[in-house]
Amino acid sequence: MSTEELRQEQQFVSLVHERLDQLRAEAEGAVSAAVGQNGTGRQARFERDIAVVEHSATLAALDAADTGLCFGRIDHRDGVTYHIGRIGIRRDDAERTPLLIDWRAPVARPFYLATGYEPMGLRRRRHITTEGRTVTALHDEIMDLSDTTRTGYESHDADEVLLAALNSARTGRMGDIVATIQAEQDRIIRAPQRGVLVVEGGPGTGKTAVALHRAAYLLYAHREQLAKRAVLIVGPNPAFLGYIGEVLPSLGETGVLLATVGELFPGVHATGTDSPAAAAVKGRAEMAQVLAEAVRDRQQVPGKDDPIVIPHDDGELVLDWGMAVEARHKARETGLPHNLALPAFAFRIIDDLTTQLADRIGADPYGGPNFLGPDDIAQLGKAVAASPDVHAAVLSLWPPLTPQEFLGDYLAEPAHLDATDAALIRRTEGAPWTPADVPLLDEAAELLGHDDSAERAAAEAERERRIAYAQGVLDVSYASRTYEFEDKEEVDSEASEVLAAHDVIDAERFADRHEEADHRSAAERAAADRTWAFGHIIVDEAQELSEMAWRLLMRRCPTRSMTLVGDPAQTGDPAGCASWKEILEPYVQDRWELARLGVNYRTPAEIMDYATGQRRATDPAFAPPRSIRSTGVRPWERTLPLADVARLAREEAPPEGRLAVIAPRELHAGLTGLGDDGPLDLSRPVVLLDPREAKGLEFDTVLVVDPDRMSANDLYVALTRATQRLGVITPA
Ligand SMILES: Nc1ncnc2c1ncn2[C@@H]1O[C@H](COP(=O)(O)OP(=O)(O)OP(=O)(O)O)[C@@H](O)[C@H]1O
Repeated sequence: MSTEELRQEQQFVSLVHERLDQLRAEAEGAVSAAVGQNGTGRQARFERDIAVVEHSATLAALDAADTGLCFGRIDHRDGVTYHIGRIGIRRDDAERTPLLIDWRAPVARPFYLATGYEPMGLRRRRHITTEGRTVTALHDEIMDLSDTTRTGYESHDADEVLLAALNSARTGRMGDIVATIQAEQDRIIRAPQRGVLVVEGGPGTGKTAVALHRAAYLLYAHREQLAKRAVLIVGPNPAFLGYIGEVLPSLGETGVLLATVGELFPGVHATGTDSPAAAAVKGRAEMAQVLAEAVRDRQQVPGKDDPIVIPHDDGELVLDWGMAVEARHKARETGLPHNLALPAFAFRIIDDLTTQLADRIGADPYGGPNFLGPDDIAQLGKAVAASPDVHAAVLSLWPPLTPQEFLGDYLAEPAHLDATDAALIRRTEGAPWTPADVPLLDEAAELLGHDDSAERAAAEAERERRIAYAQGVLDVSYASRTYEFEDKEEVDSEASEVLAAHDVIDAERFADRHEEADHRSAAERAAADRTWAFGHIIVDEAQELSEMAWRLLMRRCPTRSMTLVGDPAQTGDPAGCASWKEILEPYVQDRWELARLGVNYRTPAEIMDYATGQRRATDPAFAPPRSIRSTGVRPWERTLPLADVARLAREEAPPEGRLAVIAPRELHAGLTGLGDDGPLDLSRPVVLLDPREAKGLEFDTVLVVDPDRMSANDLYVALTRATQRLGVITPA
């Protein structure tokens, strides 16, 4: 074994870290210097802003890259060598020579794709393992089999580094996989941004990992566009989002909003829960039509024999059935949402009432033409329009509505549904909103429209002034851009560089940030804006979403640039969709691509065999993904009183790592001693979950309690969460 090889790699890794430190010190110095600048003139402020924005973004990326900075190296047959890392870094020489290549740059691709059959010009691929800044191991794969040069670090097992990653103890937080992305995963991560890409695969095939790395890749390859519009990642529940929440920051990417569908209506906290049956009704596509009808129900007319009599200075005004029907027809004809069509309704009524008044006041008792001239009639019209009584009458027929008011009223007495469905979704006044209400609120917001023209006009002038200023700042920033750690130019003209101010920020966003009160990123602004159009949306556990949830998401992504990952065999929610075709056809017809992942990286073969056996009891043709490893440890079954589960969990808990007890929700009260009732904290050594909560997560050891109570899909999810050991407990 060549210690010389190890020494050389250590030398290189130390050099890269030194350069990282140097860049970080420069960025830190630049930020403090800029913040400390206290010039008051426009030019001084200008320069300070440029520096703060630019160097803060750089610093964040550099800080994130510290762990596992350099993890690989590729040697081409022609002698060219590249080191691959979490970010691209250049040397401090006159040519700014590339030192470390960003894993996302095209030149890094052979690191992930090359094989003995297709070496892609490589002689050797090397995995470099580090602890802190120390190189602890090298693993070499010789791609050119005719090459006799050996280093002493050739792996007997090409998957050694991958297996070490998969066998490591879990932490309760998902980690990145940049060092070991597999070829089938790489193709998905780097697939073109346009259109809808569906990624299907069984449990543990890396769908979530791939989706997150794809987000990082897209932000790198299309930074200018995506920094403006932000990327949205939708997950099934907050605990899952917490579980995956550190992956993108660890890759230096923060321009991403992670949310559940229930969090996508700004101002609403959906803390309530629905029964699965109620959520299923609320999630059906027909609810869109039902709500549209319910909005029309709110556009009323007086009874034929029961006109509205409005007191007025010049005598009573009568708003009758015919007048209201005609006005309603005109207002609906505009095709505008309810609130925005209100002026059309009101103008028509005011016109008719004015005519009524003019006919009465100016009538010639001898049958001649009306005494009133156009000016008189205009005066009368103004008085009618200004009358609070007229206003009240108009609004009683066509009330302006907020989505919350409207949906609250609707759910109190659900119409246009059969009695059973209506009873399922009926809501008592003041009850908290549920996640399944959010797509309905969003639908309602579309049907109702929000008349914000006055607010917008007032804000616009000020905003334009700020954007003009910000554009100036960014222009200067662009002109003075730093090439410090790009891997673009000589290496690859296609790849875009790592963060610089003009990339991560646009003039609009900068202008908003510049406001004392608003330092939000695009992702934060997107979170606060219901009508935000994201640059790309990634949906994890996509099979769980209801038809109404899809309507909401499609509205947030008019370009239909989306990655949907999921596994229909794990669908737990009765509101979930059965097939991708069914989900996507209404929005993109058949213009979507399907990619499949077939290797299970999480669940050892012994556990997967057990889960498959259970599954085949109801579905004999079931085909599971192939496990990449086996542990030799078979799952066990035991009958045990519920009261003893906590003790067993403590015994089985791995010294390092995590254990989960997965049991139907109704058993949780009987499973005492498994932790507090507070919010789910996945960093605890032992946690108690129901199968829905366990979706997407993984643990070293899993105890599944009372499998007979679980649906086939829920049981399959529960059984496939373990990376090492599985026990199945039937309550005594
Ligand atoms: N290339 C890889 N290198 C290292 N670890 C990997 C790789 N691919 C996947 N993994 C690991 O395998 C585990 C399962 O991945 P992930 O959670 O993304 O699977 P999934 O398909 O989303 O599963 P499920 O549908 O069950 O939620 C994770 O710990 C992930 O980090």
